Order: sequence, then structure tokens, then C-alpha cells
Amino acid sequence: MLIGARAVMGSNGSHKAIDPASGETLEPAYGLASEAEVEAACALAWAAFDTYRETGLAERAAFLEACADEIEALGDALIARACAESGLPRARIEGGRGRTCGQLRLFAQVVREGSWLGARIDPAMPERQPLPRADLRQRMIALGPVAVFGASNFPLAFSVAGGDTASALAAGCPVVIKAHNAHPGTSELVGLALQKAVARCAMPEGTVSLIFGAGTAAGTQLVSDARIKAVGFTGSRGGGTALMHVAAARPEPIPVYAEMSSINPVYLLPEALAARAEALGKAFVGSLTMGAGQFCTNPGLLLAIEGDALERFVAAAVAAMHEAGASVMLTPGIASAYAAGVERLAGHPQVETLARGLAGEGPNRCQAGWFATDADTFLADEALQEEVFGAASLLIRCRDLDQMKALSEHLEGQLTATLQLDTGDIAAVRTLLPVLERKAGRILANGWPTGVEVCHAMVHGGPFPATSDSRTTSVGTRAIARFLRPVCYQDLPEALLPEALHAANPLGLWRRTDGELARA
Ligand SMILES: NC(=O)C1=CN([C@@H]2O[C@H](COP(=O)(O)OP(=O)(O)OC[C@H]3O[C@@H](n4cnc5c(N)ncnc54)[C@H](OP(=O)(O)O)[C@@H]3O)[C@@H](O)[C@H]2O)C=CC1
Ligand SMILES: O=C(O)CCC(=O)C(=O)O
Repeated sequence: MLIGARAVMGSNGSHKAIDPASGETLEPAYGLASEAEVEAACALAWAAFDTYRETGLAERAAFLEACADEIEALGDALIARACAESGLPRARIEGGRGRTCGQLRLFAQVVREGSWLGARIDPAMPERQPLPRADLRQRMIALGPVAVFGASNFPLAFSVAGGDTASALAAGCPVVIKAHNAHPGTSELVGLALQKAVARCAMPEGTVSLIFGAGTAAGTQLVSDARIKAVGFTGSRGGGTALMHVAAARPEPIPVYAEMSSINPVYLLPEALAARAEALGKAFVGSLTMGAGQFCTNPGLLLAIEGDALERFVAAAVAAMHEAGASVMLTPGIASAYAAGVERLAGHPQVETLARGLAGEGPNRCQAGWFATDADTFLADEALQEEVFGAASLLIRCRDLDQMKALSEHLEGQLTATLQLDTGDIAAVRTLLPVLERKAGRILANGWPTGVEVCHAMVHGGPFPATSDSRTTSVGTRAIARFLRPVCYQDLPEALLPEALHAANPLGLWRRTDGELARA
């Protein structure tokens, strides 16, 4: 583990990674955190907080860029270890490294630009009648140390130096990262890169710590620690909601930003289906089976109106499914949860198995599964909405547009909703759109939900259970807002005000002065 500047062998037992492709155990053993070690990481993060949050914009941006540089400097050792621990192909891991470093550099630009500080100035009005107005100035400050839980399915871009870490560090929050036990070696390497960047940029020692934990104890302790002020999590609905309860039960409750479970409905609208049923069927299977379906944006639910066009779509997708290879899943636990989920669907008396992919050889393989039922069955059985993490999807045959809309109202919160539409479908979509806006964080047309762009306009969020807080996003630059809160300074002399609020605007920020936005 990396506790501040130290490398520590955890004293609470040990853990080794598994290569899911072969089932073999990978050396070395990683020591797991004792209570005292979790405590030490939190103490260092707290000690770092007041210094780190006031680092200059240029200084903090350079630190984020140094994190990216150090990750790249790990070279092939990082790629090889991440492939071995995740079973993911090299191209996916290399892409993940590019995304991770790109994300850190994007947040560096955001930090430098400074509008996230949200500077507002309402100058004093001493002559105002009947009462004078005080001088009021507002800016955003960092919330405090953040506990980050690395995700299993993105060992780089949603893990130790992933979006939660990048946005928390950008906001001015030290991080204590709980590594995912599926990829301890990858976590260690990336943690070492961050530790080097901290030293190189002379950031306070506790800016970054990385702990390994056994079961739920270390994570629970971390979220319970009074010095932790927010949580970033990507993983299961069970894990995310458990941490929400822990955070809410603290003497001082804290926000938990958990991204959990989503089945990502795809609407096959009649005109689009009639025009390109076969192409859509093939493209659907490509999106479903990519990366063994281990994306929270995987298209786990299709909605369409019964008829000939739908049957053409089904025939094309079934043919593609029969050729879909069985990729390695991330962990034995995820592979067995997938197998159980598929068995549950296959054994449901009102669910038809449309097609299975190829079985594959070796351990932890994901045999894709596609199932169908009617809208009445889906509406009557809540369990059919549960995410089956992996390449499994359920087609709902609807009688008409009204039933499609009724079914949409019934859906839980989602990360995405996808519309396959043509011009002739616009009127129908117009009636669906208000429902989808209430249900999902991102609505997309004529694409597939997998693949999330890291940019300014992205929303990777949505109502529960997609996330624990629908007001925000875990991907894209808006993610920084999760770790900030406003402070108002009333009548403070300029010598005591932060630079962002000085009269001369030395940081050159866009500020709202008396309601007017200007860079002055
Ligand atoms: N929505 C999404 O994006 C994703 C969903 N999943 C879902 O999660 C399942 C399991 O995958 P996994 O990635 O391991 O996700 P988990 O939610 O099981 O674990 C994620 C992290 O949270 C920790 N954790 C989990 N539960 C608790 C708890 N009650 N208290 C404290 N810490 C906890 C785990 O620690 P430890 O491992 O030490 O127990 C791990 O570090 C998959 O089968 C899939 O259903 C997985 C990945 C992404
Ligand atoms: O597809 C992506 O890029 C993000 C998906 C995601 O957040 C997840 O699967 O956990």
C-alpha cells in the first residue's frame, strides 16, 4: 500500500490477483490494511487538505499533468500487468491508459481556466435604502479528503487515477483510494506514479494514499472516518447502497457519488426498424458483446413494437449472436454472477431464450445471452429490471407506442436511453422524450450506449439506481462539482480574501459581479 510517501506491506493478511483467462494466481502477495493503516492514510489526507486545497491553479494543473506523465512513464509494465489481471485485450487497456491520462490533462486545463471557482461578487451598497448592503463574495472550495473506490471493469480509467481521483484532485481534495482487489498490481503501479508526481511537484505528502482491503471492513472504515468528506464509487448496486448507508449513518453524513446499475433501454422505433432492421440487429450484438458486456452502459434492454420489421431484426441479431465469441470476464465472482443471472432469465417461465453466443473454452468465459418477453410480463415482474452484468440483454415486445411509453414510466433510473429513429419517428419520440429525461442521464439517437466521451457536455449519471445522486456526473469536466461547496465572505478585508475574489482579479477569472458575467 502507499500511505503518503511510504510503501507499506499491509499487516491484516494478504491477497493475490488472479489471471481470469487462465484461473492462475499471480504473484506477488499484497498486504491488506489494518484499522491503524486506514487511520494513518486518513490522518495524512486530513493533514494535507488545507495546504493542497490552496495550491495555485497553475501549480495544481502541473501536478495533474505530472500524474499523467508518470503513468505514461510506467510503459509496457503497466499494460502487461493490467491485461493479466483483467483478462481485457491489450488494445482496450492501451485505450484506457490514453483515456486516463487525457482525463487528467483535461482536468488540468479546467483547473487553469478557473471558472469552476464560481467567483461571484456583490459589492457593498452603503447608501441603499431602507438598508445598506454588505460586500458579499462567493467562491467554491474543496469539500475535504475523498474516499475513492476503484472499479473492476476499467482498471485504469475508473480506478486508482480514474475520473473520481482526477476530479477530486482537480477540486483540491486529497484522495484515499481503496484499490479493487481484482487488479492490485495495476493499482500499485498507478499509485506509485501518483506518489512520484506528488513528490516531484512538492504537494503535501497525504495528497494521495492507496490502500488494499479485505472484504468490506476497510472500505466501511474509510467511509466512516470523520476526516473523509465525500465518496466516489463505481461498482455494484449492493456495494454502492451499503456505502450510502454507512455515509448517512455517520455523526456527520457525507455525500456518496456511487455509479451502480443500469440496463440502458434501447428503443427501436417503427420507421427505423422498417428501414434497417438487419443492420440494427447486427450492430446491437456488436455493442452487447463488446468487452464481454462488462460496461454499465451495456444495452441490457430493447423495446420494440411487434411486427414483421421486429422479426427481421430478431433474425439478424440471432444470427450474429450465434457467432459471438466468449470473452474472458474480469473475475471469477463476476463470471459466476453473470452465469447465475443468465440462468435466472433462461429459467423464467415467461421469458424466451432467443439466442446464446459461443460457449468458449477455459475459465471465466462469458457466453452471450439474448432473451425476450412481452411488456405485460415485464411490467408485472420487478426482477426482470435487475442488471445482469455481462453480455446479456432482454427484448420487450410491445403492442403499441402507448405500451412502450407505459413501460418506460415503469423503468428505474438509467445512465442512458437510446433511440433508433428515422424522420417518421419524430412525433412518437416527442411523446417519449419527457419520460426519458426523467429516467436517464444521457439520451442518444442512432448510436449505441457503450463508449463514453470524456468532455465538457458528457453526463455519466442518472436517477437511482444508476447513481446515488442524479444531480451530477462521474465522467466529464462537470464531475469536479461533486467535490466543491460554496463559501460566502461578507465584508472581509481584501487582505483576508482569497485571490479569486480580489478587486483586481489577479487570476483573470470569469466572475459574476452584480449579476454580470465578465472577465474583469
Ligand atoms: N455499474 C457498474 O459500472 C459496475 C457494476 N458492477 C457490478 O458489481 C458486481 C461485482 O463487481 P465489483 O466490481 O467487485 O463490484 P463491488 O460493488 O462488489 O465492489 C466494488 C468495490 O467496493 C467495495 N465494496 C463492495 N461492497 C462493499 C461494502 N458493503 N462495504 C464496503 N466496501 C464494499 C469492494 O471491496 P472488496 O472487493 O474488498 O469487497 C470493491 O473495492 C458485478 O457482478 C456487477 O454486477 C461491476 C463493475 C461496474
Ligand atoms: O463506457 C464507458 O466508457 C464507461 C462505462 C462505465 O462507467 C462502466 O462500465 O462502469
